[in-house]
Amino acid sequence: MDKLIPVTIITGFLGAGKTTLLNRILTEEHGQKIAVIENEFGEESIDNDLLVRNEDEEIITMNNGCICCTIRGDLAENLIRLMEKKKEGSAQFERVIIETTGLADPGPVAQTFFMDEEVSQFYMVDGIITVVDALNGGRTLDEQEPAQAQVGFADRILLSKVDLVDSEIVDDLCARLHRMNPRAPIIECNMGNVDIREVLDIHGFNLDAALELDPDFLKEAQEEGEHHHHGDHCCCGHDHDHNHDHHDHDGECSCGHHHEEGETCSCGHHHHHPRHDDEIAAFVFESDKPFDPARLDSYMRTLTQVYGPDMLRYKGVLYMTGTDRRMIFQGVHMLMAADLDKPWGDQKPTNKIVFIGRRLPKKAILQGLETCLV
Ligand SMILES: Nc1nc2c(ncn2[C@@H]2O[C@H](COP(=O)(O)OP(=O)(O)OP(=O)(O)O)[C@@H](O)[C@H]2O)c(=O)[nH]1
Repeated sequence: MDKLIPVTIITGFLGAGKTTLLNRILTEEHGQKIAVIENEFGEESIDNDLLVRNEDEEIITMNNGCICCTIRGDLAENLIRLMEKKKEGSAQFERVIIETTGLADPGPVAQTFFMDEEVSQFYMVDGIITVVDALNGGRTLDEQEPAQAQVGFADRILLSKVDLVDSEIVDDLCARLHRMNPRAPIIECNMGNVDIREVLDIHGFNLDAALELDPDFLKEAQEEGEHHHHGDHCCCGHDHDHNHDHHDHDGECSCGHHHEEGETCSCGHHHHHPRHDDEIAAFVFESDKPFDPARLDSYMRTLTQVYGPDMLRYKGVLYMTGTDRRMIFQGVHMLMAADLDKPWGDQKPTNKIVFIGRRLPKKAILQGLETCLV
């Protein structure tokens, strides 16, 4: 593993600030040689011209299609060619950064590193970094599906253009991003200005990386389960179907109140953060009972076969029968990996799995997982 070349995938919607971040990384004094793969959508390689060039750097531009669909094979080819050049001594680099086009869903890019045998012999994904623009991010998330997927896949979310907006907008956007992807820390990053350690060597795909989930998120997720399940009826008279549009910010609720964000309504519910109809959302499974390994394995296989395309990232610390060690597992779409970790020791064994996906049937999945418990 130590010999594999780490690869950082930078994603984010059009104009979010990816190239600005990349330039920042390339000019920073980190003493590392970096090869860059740029994916442009269209004929002109504009970003390539915008990148600060350093003689040591290999910059490959792929502009004959979108990296996520039409040219995944080309990505693998480029990666292998780079590796051959490194072996011959005509290219020197210790890591690779891929900047995807703003329109790409980064899932297939990440998958290339797991599915292409040759590529996976040389490279490993270190992390997916998603740049979200604080000025336009909210609207982009409302309107653009790939932008949502980019958030769902992220190991880190970098918030750019915070200098251009009020702090309330930033807070609301952060709350929304956190709801969509509670795994990824959100870091402010004006003009690409971020500590390099937040971007490189983050080990986002390491199985032994901790599953740190903010306790507030877990609490909120539980409360939400108690209140507004899909299809639930709220006492204010609204049917809370999955689109969460019950109290649209600035919307008129049938209980007769105009609900500003953060208000407590006379129907008794506190309408905290604006509820967006996000395609991508996260939920958590928790239980103190152990899993039966065979049942869980078979359930997860079926689940990923059916919902794999919509399962962006999932990761869990598992309590299994037959071992006193923690089992760590994670996956991207259909690809899963699991490994035994350290013993539970003094810690009370418990299961915690976070799923981030596109309109996943939360209730059914949680129930399905329950059936895999001993
Ligand atoms: N004020 C401000 N402007 C920023 C910030 N980050 C980026 N910009 C500007 O936003 C514009 C777009 O930035 P880019 O880095 O080119 O964005 P990109 O994501 O690479 O864009 P595409 O390649 O089109 O997808 C540029 O004019 C940047 O100077 C920031 O934090 N604050």
